[in-house]
Amino acid sequence: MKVLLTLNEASKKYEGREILTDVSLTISQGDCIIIRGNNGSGKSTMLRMVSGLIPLTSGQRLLEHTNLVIGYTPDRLSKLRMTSTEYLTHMGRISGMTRKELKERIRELHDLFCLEQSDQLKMSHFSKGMLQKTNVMQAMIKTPDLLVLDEPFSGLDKESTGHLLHSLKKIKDEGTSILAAVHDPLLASQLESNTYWIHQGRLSKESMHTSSEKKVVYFELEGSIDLDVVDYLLDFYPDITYKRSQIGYMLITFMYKDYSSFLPEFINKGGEIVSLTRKELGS
Ligand SMILES: Nc1ncnc2c1ncn2[C@@H]1O[C@H](COP(=O)(O)OP(=O)(O)OP(=O)(O)O)[C@@H](O)[C@H]1O
Repeated sequence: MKVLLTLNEASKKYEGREILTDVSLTISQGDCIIIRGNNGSGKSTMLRMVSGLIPLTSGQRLLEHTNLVIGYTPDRLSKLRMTSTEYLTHMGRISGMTRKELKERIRELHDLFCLEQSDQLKMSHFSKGMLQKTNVMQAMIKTPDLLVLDEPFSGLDKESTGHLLHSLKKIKDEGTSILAAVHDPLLASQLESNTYWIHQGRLSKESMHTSSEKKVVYFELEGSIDLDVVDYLLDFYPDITYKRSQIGYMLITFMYKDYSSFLPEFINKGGEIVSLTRKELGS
């Protein structure tokens, strides 16, 4: 796959304090890369470096071509007193798009994110989920080659998380590469990504054995069950995630703590298991 961007031994210091040390990362077309790490480990700093928003203290940031489009979604968006259309028009105009181009693109983005394009409702009255969708939409106003997302799911409820996840999967399928700091290991696994960790300023592909973060054990169940039943189960097991498996079954993940109650419930409600796999994350 075509390489889009490379960080080569990139380091970042703030006021003499080294936050990131010799970070090397290659992002290729079609990649979905998740960055994990404890609070304050330097995830946002790394995402901003990749996006070109802050300079490196040393090392290199190499772009595949100079007009590579990188969309950056900060960890939150303010509740502005304008509609999403007005805000996105404003952002698009800043990036040099014509009003005509913008009209079409803004409509497309509202469709993609299943957000109603209201000319009445101002962002100051948006829910967290609506605001976060708008936050990602502004980063996509020009179709990006690389979409950089800082904690896109933080503070969202289950339904909004599901919507956003669905939109991100579509964006990925349409060829945009994704680099995201995502806290929740199960969400990270839903994006079929490569996970990297930042620990003591260094980026590594291996998990963090010495971290304070606990090992996460969960199960992946492939089988058949009615979608309505999955909805019902979600009310009792809010941590479960689900999607279609490659061979057309449901692929449901559930946490270790729910093992003894979830499985009987799944079977009682008419579910049939094709396979069950124990998985571990974050160890
Ligand atoms: N502009 C800045 N000036 C000085 N120090 C900064 C600046 N931005 C970040 N830092 C410091 O760099 C370190 C890493 O911060 P960063 O926000 O990148 O971490 P993070 O992993 O994204 O954290 P969180 O998960 O809490 O969002 C922190 O110690 C922070 O205080």
